[in-house]
Amino acid sequence: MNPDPRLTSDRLENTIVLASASPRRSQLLASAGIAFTVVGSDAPETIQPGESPQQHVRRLSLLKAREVAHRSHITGRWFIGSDTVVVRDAAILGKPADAGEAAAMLSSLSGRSHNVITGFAIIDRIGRTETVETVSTRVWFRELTDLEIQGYIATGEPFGKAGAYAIQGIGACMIPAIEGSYTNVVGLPLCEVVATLEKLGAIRLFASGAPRSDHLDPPS
Ligand SMILES: Cc1cn([C@H]2C[C@H](O)[C@@H](COP(=O)(O)OP(=O)(O)OP(=O)(O)O)O2)c(=O)[nH]c1=O
Repeated sequence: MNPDPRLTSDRLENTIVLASASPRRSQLLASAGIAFTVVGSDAPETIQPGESPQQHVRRLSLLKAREVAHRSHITGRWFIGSDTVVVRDAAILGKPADAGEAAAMLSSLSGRSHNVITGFAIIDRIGRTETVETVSTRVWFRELTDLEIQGYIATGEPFGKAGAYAIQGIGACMIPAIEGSYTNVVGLPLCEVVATLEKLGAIRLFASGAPRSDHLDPPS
């Protein structure tokens, strides 16, 4: 028996809730043409001792999705939580607390490669199932001078971003190459998230049939 009668209505059958305050995640999901609502999660983002980066992002993704899904006044069927970290050697870099921490992170990434790992969890409140996955992307930084690091921090872009940079912004000027998913670095591995949503039956991608041509220029 379903414990929540609201979840049995047709209107709620396939509603998706993105449990995230990250504007990047909203933009990425919206860019796939998926309809969803956004509810920011209050889950605490602490690193537990001995936790691997994969375990960390899996745990936090699930925590964020569960925290929002378990709020009694929030309706919806599918809840997506996600977490992104930068991993340099074995160290997990989250969002910098201040300019000093941002400078330390950026100089430790300078002239070498690191991995960006994003976890995502999808909870089905009707099926009572939880799916969790992680995706890793390798990112190369060119050598940065102290002056460049200070200048980049002064733009304000490093704050609120794992590893103190944004590949989708000015940060792109520091990144000659990546290997793997670009959207994963920005905060949500779109290809994998969409494939999982489709596998779960939450969406049908390209369901509208033949490609539309009404946006093409008329013949001259
Ligand atoms: C590496 C990198 C990270 N980021 C962002 C994505 C995430 O928003 C952020 C990592 O922090 P997260 O804790 O994963 O996410 P968040 O606190 O912004 O949002 P929420 O927990 O509510 O979902 O870093 C970029 O925007 N660009 C980048 O190139």
